[in-house]
Amino acid sequence: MRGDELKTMSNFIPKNVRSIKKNLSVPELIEIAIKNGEGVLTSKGSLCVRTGKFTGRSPNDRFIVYDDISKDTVDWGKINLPLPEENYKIIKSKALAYMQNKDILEFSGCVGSDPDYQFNVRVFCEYAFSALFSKFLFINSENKITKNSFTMFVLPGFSVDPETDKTNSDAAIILNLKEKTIIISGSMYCGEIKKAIFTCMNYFLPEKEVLPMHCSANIGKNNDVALFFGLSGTGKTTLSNDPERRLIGDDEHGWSENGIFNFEGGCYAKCINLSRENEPIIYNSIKFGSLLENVILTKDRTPDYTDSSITENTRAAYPMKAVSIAHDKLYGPHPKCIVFLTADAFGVMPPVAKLSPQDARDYFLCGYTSKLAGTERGIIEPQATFSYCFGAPFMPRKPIEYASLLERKIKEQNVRIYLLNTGWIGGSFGIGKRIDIKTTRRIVKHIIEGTIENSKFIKDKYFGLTIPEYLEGIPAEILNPINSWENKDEYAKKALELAKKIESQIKKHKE
Ligand SMILES: Nc1ncnc2c1ncn2[C@@H]1O[C@H](COP(=O)(O)OP(=O)(O)O)[C@@H](O)[C@H]1O
Ligand SMILES: C=C(OP(=O)(O)O)C(=O)O
Ligand SMILES: [Mn+2]
Repeated sequence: MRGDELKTMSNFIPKNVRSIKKNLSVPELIEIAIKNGEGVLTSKGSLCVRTGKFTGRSPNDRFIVYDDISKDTVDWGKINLPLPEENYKIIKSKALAYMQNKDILEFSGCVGSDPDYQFNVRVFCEYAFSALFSKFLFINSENKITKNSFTMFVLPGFSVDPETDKTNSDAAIILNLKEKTIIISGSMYCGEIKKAIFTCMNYFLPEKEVLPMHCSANIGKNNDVALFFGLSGTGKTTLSNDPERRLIGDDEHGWSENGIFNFEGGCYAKCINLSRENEPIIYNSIKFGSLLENVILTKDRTPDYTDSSITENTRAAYPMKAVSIAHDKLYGPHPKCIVFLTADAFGVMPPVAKLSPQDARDYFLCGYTSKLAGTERGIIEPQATFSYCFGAPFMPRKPIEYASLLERKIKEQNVRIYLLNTGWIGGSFGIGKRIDIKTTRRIVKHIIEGTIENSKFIKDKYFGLTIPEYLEGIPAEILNPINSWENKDEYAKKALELAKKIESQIKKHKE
């Protein structure tokens, strides 16, 4: 391994570029972005850009280089697509040639707030707004470059050739785990930048017995940490921004023997229908210097968060220091409770259920939820999916490796686990409605404060889930979902169908 580690790009210096500017300030990056026509300034002083063809991730264009190490350690298939090493080499040399005579913006910092499990990150960007995003989402630090360093090239204007490069289109997100290099071609969507690094962390950390998690984290006055796992759009960012608690991070964390730690230094919030009333903390975090993607502006350049004419997946990126409830550290102790978020588009799952460590492992592997509109190409309405670890697109290893680590840690730390449905109630998507945020927040409060444990629990008939019979402030008819459906037979049919699918997913992972 030693020899291979030395083969990383940690000492890489781009050649023949016109200029390279490293770690510019926020105003400098915004000035360059505006000068080059990348975006416009909003009335609040954010930079607002449009990302063109790609306004969400493109999972069919995401590859991992197939080499002597990844060969046996990556879980190859429809999610982790292999790219032969020889094709990677050609693409990389074309990418470096593409950078020639360009003004390149470099961000250099790190990922992982626990110094024991930290990686340096260097991002070489064609566009200033990609460097601004990197500055917000990664951790700004003056660490010297070590061999534990990821090198990323964000070149949206560079096209690969599916004919000769063995890619699926002219865009590609390529991870080379051995060389610790990432190439992003063809897509301007900033989500690819953070999720590419996340995927690398998810590959390397389990080797060190650290569980990487697609979850948000917050901490209460008594130093009690809560984690919210969930696929994109299920509520990690929304629910972790709780005025009664401090935010540790909204999307990616590690769980080591020391406790939990954020990988990132900022947040990436969905903006669609964002309002001061419902989500004041997120709303107020979008201030001078933040980056807006695909948000429509009014004539006086005020963001119109209700407008989804470019995409449902409008986004804001900002640093943790912009968040009024940010914790003073990007890490915390072992969690006291864990919430698995699922957005059930069938409207048949109970809003909340309590899970035993065994159930938790099973639901983690099954990962039932919906893909919500916009975060991936081609998704225009909620679509049921089984996304293991509540983040299958970002997990390069076999799901069982993550699930075993999780099970061990929740047993060791005696963590309380719950399943929380932030999706539809009273009927499927199109008939019922999405459970409102206020109700969800009330349930979350019962979970965090432990008052849910005072309730009498019953077993639901369809999923075998342990659900509370009564929770103060929550309409009793929604706790057992059949009661909120007008057509009980229809409920029973849909619930049984889903329960069977869940069961067979769980069985599949046990084989
Ligand atoms: N009951 C609910 N709980 C959480 N989010 C909800 C709920 N109802 C609607 N939403 C909306 O769903 C989206 C959740 O997105 P977000 O928190 O960014 O997800 P994630 O961080 O998991 O990708 C937000 O736009 C939020 O306003
Ligand atoms: C940024 C993304 O995820 P999340 O919504 O979980 O932040 C994404 O999936 O592109
Ligand atoms: Mn989020």
